[in-house]
Amino acid sequence: MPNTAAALDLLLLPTWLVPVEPAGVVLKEHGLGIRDGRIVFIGPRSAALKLNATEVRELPGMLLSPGLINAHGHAAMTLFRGLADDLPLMTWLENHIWPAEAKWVDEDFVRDGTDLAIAEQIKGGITCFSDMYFFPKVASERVHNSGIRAQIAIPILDFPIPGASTADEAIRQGVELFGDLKHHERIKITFGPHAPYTVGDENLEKIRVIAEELDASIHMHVHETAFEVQQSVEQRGERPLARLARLGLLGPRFQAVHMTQISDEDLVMLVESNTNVIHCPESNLKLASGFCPVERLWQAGVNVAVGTDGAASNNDLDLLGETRTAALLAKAVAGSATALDAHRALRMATLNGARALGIEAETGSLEIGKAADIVAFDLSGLAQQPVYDPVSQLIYATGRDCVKHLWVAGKQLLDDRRLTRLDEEQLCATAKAWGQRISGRTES
Ligand SMILES: CSC[C@H]1O[C@@H](n2cnc3c(O)ncnc32)[C@H](O)[C@@H]1O
Ligand SMILES: [Zn+2]
Repeated sequence: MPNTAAALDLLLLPTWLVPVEPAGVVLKEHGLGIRDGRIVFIGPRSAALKLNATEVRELPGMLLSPGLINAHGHAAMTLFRGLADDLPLMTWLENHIWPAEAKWVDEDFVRDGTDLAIAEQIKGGITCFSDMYFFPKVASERVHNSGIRAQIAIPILDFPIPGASTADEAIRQGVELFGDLKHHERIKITFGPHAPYTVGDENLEKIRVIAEELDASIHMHVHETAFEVQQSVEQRGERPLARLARLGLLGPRFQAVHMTQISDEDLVMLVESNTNVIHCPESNLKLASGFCPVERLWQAGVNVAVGTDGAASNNDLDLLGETRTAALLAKAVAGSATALDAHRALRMATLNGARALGIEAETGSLEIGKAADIVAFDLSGLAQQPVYDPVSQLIYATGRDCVKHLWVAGKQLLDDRRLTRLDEEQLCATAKAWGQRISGRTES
């Protein structure tokens, strides 16, 4: 049990405190105390003011919530933002993105693109993101340096990719990185077979065996489009999810990204295996991929988290905006205005994300003993007035520009909208230079 008698490093005194767990609770006139990177006190303001604290921050007009968790993305793809728009998935991938990746993606690209993604995400209230991209070791170094929390999925395909000429090589690198980082307090390594149409049974079985041995998660695009499902039925005689179930991949350590196509049998498989679903509504809308039936999944007991996908298919890493889109879309898809209410939407963007990534004991809610991964949203602006329900205001009426402060493991990474560890001007200049090279406006 944390010792509340010892001095706090930091005491936060917001207008509203939304712990997410217990569900639906909004605390007013409360304080939150942090020591050694962990939440050690949540209680009435009167009791909080009696505690000894090295630093006290009054946060008038602000709502304190767990940091947002972006459960799916391809961080370095920020450098391809807007490169190929308004196309369906396979045309976008095969004719535009994969050729651009073959030409441009190297360790420098991943370093600069990941830094840009981390900065954008911190400014948007994200304390933890899931990344699935090439050169995962480079991405993990950027996460380490920046102070943010992340799951890094090792990219595995049946064909050569930047950084690994075979799936075996990618898996070997993944096992090594897993070993190197298994005690890292903010980074979790998982295995990321790209999709059922790019990874055959043989490699999927290898991944299952290794993930089981290491107790590692598996992160994969699944049922992104109706075409993917139809092609699998035609070519293999089974739906992709049924194939993954037959191969023994589904389970609480499995993260199925997209799932826009769900038959009654698929739903039973997801529920019985306790598989996590990661919903990326804006990428699905932009690529016209389909609609994930979030309310149906939620009512059946499936854990649903939310992700932005990469900036080349979204085109931003705005998880607050994504959550609003998810809440609105869930109502349209379910044909019910009560689907995915604001409180459940916030839970999906925080605690459900942590659960999907297997880190719910560490983060995802404001609870005593958890890491201090916290965001302060400023609800004092005119567009938020009047405030009847601050969570409704946050989800339906607030943009990411209202993110004021952010802490990960008690370290402040955003202070009054200024990045404390990253140089915003430098990041913009570097990204612009990449844009000029890629669009051919300067010599490469
Ligand atoms: C091995 S992971 C990186 C790989 O995935 C590609 N990608 C990005 N977004 C999507 C998506 O929505 N569906 C399928 N594949 C996607 C990315 O460009 C990389 O090649
Ligand atoms: Zn993706």
